[in-house]
Amino acid sequence: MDTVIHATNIKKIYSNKTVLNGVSLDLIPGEIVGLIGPSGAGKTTLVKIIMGMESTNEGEVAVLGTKMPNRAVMTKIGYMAQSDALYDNLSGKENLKFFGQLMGVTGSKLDKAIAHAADVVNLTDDLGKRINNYSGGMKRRLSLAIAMIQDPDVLILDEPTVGIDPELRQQIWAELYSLKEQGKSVLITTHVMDEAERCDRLALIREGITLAAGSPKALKQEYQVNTVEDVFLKAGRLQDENSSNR
Ligand SMILES: Nc1ncnc2c1ncn2[C@@H]1O[C@H](COP(=O)(O)OP(=O)(O)OP(=O)(O)O)[C@@H](O)[C@H]1O
Repeated sequence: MDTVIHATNIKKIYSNKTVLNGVSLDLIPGEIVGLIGPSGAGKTTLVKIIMGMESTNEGEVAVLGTKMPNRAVMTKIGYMAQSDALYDNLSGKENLKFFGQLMGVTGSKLDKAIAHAADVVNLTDDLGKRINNYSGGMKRRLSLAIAMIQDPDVLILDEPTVGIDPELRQQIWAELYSLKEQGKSVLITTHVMDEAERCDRLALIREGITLAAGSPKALKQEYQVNTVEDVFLKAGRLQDENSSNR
């Protein structure tokens, strides 16, 4: 099957610090893959490299069969950054309209997309408010709606549910599953272990490498633990032991 995201042997060095040291990652259609790892592990850096927003020192990325960076392909990816990039003086609806048009969605298709995306993130009643009146969680929700606005085949979501209450998180996951059923692919970074459990596959990034990868079930079996959180902890401990024995 064709890969939607194909990242091979990615190395990234920031001012003498090796953040990623040969990380590879593939995503196929209809798959939700979670990137997990401690704070500062390089998850956002990897996501930005996949998007073509950050350069690599080594390695290559192809998205939808095209080598990145590529401006045309970028517009086919629904991207939600870790920090919200919204127009504070515009309303929620105006933001959705602006970004939708930027992605080439217009007319009644845009109206429908705005209504659907706002519904998924429960912002329908707040669309007329200006962003400077939105809470942090509302801004995250609007950013997620923007990422979905052009109905992309690939969604890359960097900690999309931070500041979002559990009920709405369920609703968002229901939407992600529905997108998966339609054959779309989702790459998601998260610190929320309950979300990690819901992914088809996980890649645990730590100290610049992919420490463990596989389905939540396979990882739990491999590490003989009951939760993904314990996989994360055990894999980290083993890595520390191995590096102190060297
Ligand atoms: N533009 C930059 N210049 C220099 N160092 C950077 C830059 N961006 C990130 N870093 C460093 O790279 C490392 C990885 O950062 P990154 O944001 O990718 O981690 P993360 O896994 O996404 O963390 P978190 O879970 O906290 O979001 C960190 O040590 C960070 O300080």
